[in-house]
Amino acid sequence: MDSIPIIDLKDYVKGSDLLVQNVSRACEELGMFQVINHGVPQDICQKVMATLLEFFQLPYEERAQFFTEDQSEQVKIFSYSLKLDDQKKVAMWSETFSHPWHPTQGFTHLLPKYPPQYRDVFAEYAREIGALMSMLFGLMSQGLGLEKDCIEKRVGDRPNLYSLANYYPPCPQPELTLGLNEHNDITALTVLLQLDGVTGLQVYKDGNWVTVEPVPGALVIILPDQMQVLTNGRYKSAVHRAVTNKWLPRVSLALFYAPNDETVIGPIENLISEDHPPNYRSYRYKEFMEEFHRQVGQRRRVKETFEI
Ligand SMILES: O=C(O)CCC(=O)C(=O)O
Ligand SMILES: [Fe+2]
Repeated sequence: MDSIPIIDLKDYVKGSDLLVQNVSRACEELGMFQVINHGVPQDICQKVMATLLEFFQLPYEERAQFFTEDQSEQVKIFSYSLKLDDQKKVAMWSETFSHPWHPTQGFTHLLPKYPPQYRDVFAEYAREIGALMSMLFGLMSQGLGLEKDCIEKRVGDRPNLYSLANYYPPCPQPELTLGLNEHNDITALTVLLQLDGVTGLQVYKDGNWVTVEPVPGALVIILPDQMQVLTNGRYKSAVHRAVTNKWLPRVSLALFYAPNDETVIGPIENLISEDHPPNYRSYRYKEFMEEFHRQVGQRRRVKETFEI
């Protein structure tokens, strides 16, 4: 099977066991699936994509104010790079724009003034994705036989919410580079929107790279490392990457839900038993991030350092 599951959320309000099963199976097998009928209006998704494409195509001088190598900046444009065996650094074929998002709290004053609709469009999208994430945390908890609010509670209060918009310009020789090197997301949940009609995202499945086809109106749900740790390995953190193409620019937008620095993350007690001893030791998220930064420029394997 070289496609990833597409899960219809239309039965969510009715509370469907089949839906819970479909979600938990996708989380256990691959850690990635697409959702349709997710409640986020399609015109908001299209508007946010069009706005990002416009942003990335603004004149250099307008975007230059956001360029920085200081990772602690809240709002920044940067490029990923990878250290090769000879320690030479190569840049990935992409540019990434990062900033906070929040479903209710004011964050938009931090966002770009151009294109002029950026702030409003993004705020609307953020509200919608906030609601969807809560729904997904609920389904994922139920899929493990836990209380509906269990995972969200364990990820903790004052979550760190930030987005990464990735821009991949057309590349004359896509076989020589990557848009984004293979990685696991490090947070607790990722909701990704990809530009319609342009492929690029791939997930590692049974030893192969499988293309995640953009499905009009769908959102891609990616399980990150904290989800694998919290569920003691029941749910998988998906290994994925982005490739480039010769002809069309591509944009993707990932909204991340992460614990705050002080939150303690470790396997949920109800999932531990004599037959299922803990696979990870508990840590503060800050510790996880320190390890993440230590591995900068490499194929990061962060959760592995917390394995028991
Ligand atoms: O461009 C994509 O589809 C993947 C982006 C991604 O994996 C990320 O930003 O973490
Ligand atoms: Fe990712």
